[in-house]
Amino acid sequence: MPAQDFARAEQLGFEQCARAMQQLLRNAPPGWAFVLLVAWEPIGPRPLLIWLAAAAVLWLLCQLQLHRILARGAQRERDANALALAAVLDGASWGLCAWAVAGHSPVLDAWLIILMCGVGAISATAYLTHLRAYAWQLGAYWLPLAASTAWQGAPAWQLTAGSLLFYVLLFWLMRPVSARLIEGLRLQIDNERMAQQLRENLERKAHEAATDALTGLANRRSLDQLLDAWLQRPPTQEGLAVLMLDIDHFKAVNDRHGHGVGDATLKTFAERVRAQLRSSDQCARYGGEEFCVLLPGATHEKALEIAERLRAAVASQPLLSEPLVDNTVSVGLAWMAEGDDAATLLQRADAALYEAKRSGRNRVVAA
Ligand SMILES: Nc1nc2c(ncn2[C@@H]2O[C@H](COP(=O)(O)OP(=O)(O)OP(=O)(O)O)[C@@H](O)[C@H]2O)c(=O)[nH]1
Repeated sequence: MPAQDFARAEQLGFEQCARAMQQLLRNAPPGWAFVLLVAWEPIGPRPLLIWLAAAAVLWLLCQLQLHRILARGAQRERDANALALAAVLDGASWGLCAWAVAGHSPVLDAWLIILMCGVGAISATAYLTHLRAYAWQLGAYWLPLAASTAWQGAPAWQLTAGSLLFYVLLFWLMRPVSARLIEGLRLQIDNERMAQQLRENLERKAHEAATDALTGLANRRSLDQLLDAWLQRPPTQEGLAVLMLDIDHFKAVNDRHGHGVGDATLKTFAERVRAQLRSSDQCARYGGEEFCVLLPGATHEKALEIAERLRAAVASQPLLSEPLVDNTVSVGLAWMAEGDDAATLLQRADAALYEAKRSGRNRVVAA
């Protein structure tokens, strides 16, 4: 995992670098204006305008290259060379400035070195999370300066050597900072992954704690909570009907066919009951072969109709065909009355169920 996280952090750093380069490019035109301001008099318009045109073209190509990289999702593996090219275009637009300006006068050279070092330092902020591109930028930036001053002798070569020293030092100092940034991104990814795992674990545990493992229905604990929540709501006109369902002679299924078939029967029973209900109705396994259904908003007639429908759905078709299990179900029905708490309501439904069993099973009895 950590190795993957590291690769992901480098990828994030790569994306950030591409975006930061886009922002950095917005600062170039004021820099160009500064060059025109200090060099117009001593050099004259021609070389400056030629440089400006070239710089603008390179700047535009760099923008297009960055746009292309970001538009297709900036993948470090795939786009590293493309970003290096963008960095070269960025660097060269300033490198050509040095080509045009260096060696005319000591004062202008002093301005130039301030500009070159300043642009190098400002650019560093954008390239911090992907230093490889920065190396390309600095190279493209410095080489035209070196080429233009190589044969001019002092003080021009001092400008070349001084700026090289500055860039090497800057690059060297940036390495640990960049490594710390990538490490920070890696930790952030690591934390996000752990938080996600924790969230998933919590959700799974919460689901397990509320669900009956065999049937997938809500369990008794969850039903009690639902019922409590319902009873604590502010009073409304909406009523609540509770059905208690108990499979008739279920013990015989276990005794005759074993627990495995008993479990399969419980599952089929749960599915059949669930299929008869609306999604707003709640169905829970109350324990053993006893199930409970909450019907919010059901009128007395409607609740009786649903209870009868459930009974008929079980009686009309065997629960299992191989081996044949064709047990029926008894249903006790109770409606919420004023002052009821969860226990009283369930007791009334249970008493009605008992009456259904006592009076012959496979029937619905209302409390
Ligand atoms: N296979 C299986 N059996 C269960 C499970 N939970 C409870 N039982 C069985 O369900 C049976 C319940 O039997 P009883 O309470 O005697 O009732 P019954 O045979 O259904 O008879 P009546 O309810 O009176 O119609 C017992 O044999 C329990 O062992 C379960 O999760 N799986």
